[in-house]
Amino acid sequence: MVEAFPPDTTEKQQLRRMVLARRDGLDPRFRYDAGLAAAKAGEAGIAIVEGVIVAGYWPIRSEIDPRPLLFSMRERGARICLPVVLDHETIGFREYLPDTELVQTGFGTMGPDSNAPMVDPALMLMPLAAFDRRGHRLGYGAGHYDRALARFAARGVKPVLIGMAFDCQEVDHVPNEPHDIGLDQILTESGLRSFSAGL
Ligand SMILES: Nc1nc2c(c(=O)[nH]1)N(C=O)[C@@H](CNc1ccc(C(=O)N[C@@H](CCC(=O)O)C(=O)O)cc1)CN2
Ligand SMILES: Nc1ncnc2c1ncn2[C@@H]1O[C@H](COP(=O)(O)OP(=O)(O)OP(=O)(O)O)[C@@H](O)[C@H]1O
Repeated sequence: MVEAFPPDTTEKQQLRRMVLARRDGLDPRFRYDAGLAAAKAGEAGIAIVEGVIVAGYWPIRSEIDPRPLLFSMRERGARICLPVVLDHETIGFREYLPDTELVQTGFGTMGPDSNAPMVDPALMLMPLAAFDRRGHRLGYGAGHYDRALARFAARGVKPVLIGMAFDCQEVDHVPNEPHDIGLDQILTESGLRSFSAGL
């Protein structure tokens, strides 16, 4: 029966497939330039205080590359962490120091090995499949980020959430479910945009 599935699942899957195909089709040169342009906009628009813990990601598939921005944030005093898949439902964030060894950490991702301490980020650069003008975010459908944010919130940890994407990943409307947590800002090759509160 149709009722056996969450109402939005099919719509989310179709949207995810469509936008990821668009992202996969971007020219490699454009992709590279976009990562640098986003880094420049992020450097101008995102305040970094000494010691702040910023979560990034090691890009997979055709994701926009956050590393130029992460490395410049580190130079400005930020501590960087990267997500690692701990089990099917759980991701955690391990600190990424300049000499940290990176290993395979699930779903084709790279992250710090288990010697690196787990940390709570105050700011998160989040990968995504699609976003809309309200700041709703669609991931790869595993719910990893939504669950990690719910666990943080239960401990009183409420990081600032900045989605990172190409402009072509914007859609009119991301169907939202109660567990989805809205973005505060989106950073793309055309700049940093803030969403109004109360999604
Ligand atoms: N760079 C990066 N690191 C990350 C994530 C991410 O989205 N990007 N994650 C975000 O959660 C976590 C890993 N979880 C992931 C979950 C699913 C897929 C994935 O590619 N799933 C399907 C594709 C889904 C689709 O095309 O509809 C696949 O395996 O093909 C990737 C990462 C933590 N690290
Ligand atoms: N806080 C949560 N607690 C329990 N289950 C959750 C939570 N958040 C999401 N899920 C489950 O995870 C699955 C995927 O959710 P959804 O389609 O919103 O993921 P996504 O936003 O694409 O992925 P992600 O959050 O990893 O970027 C759904 O079955 C959903 O019910």
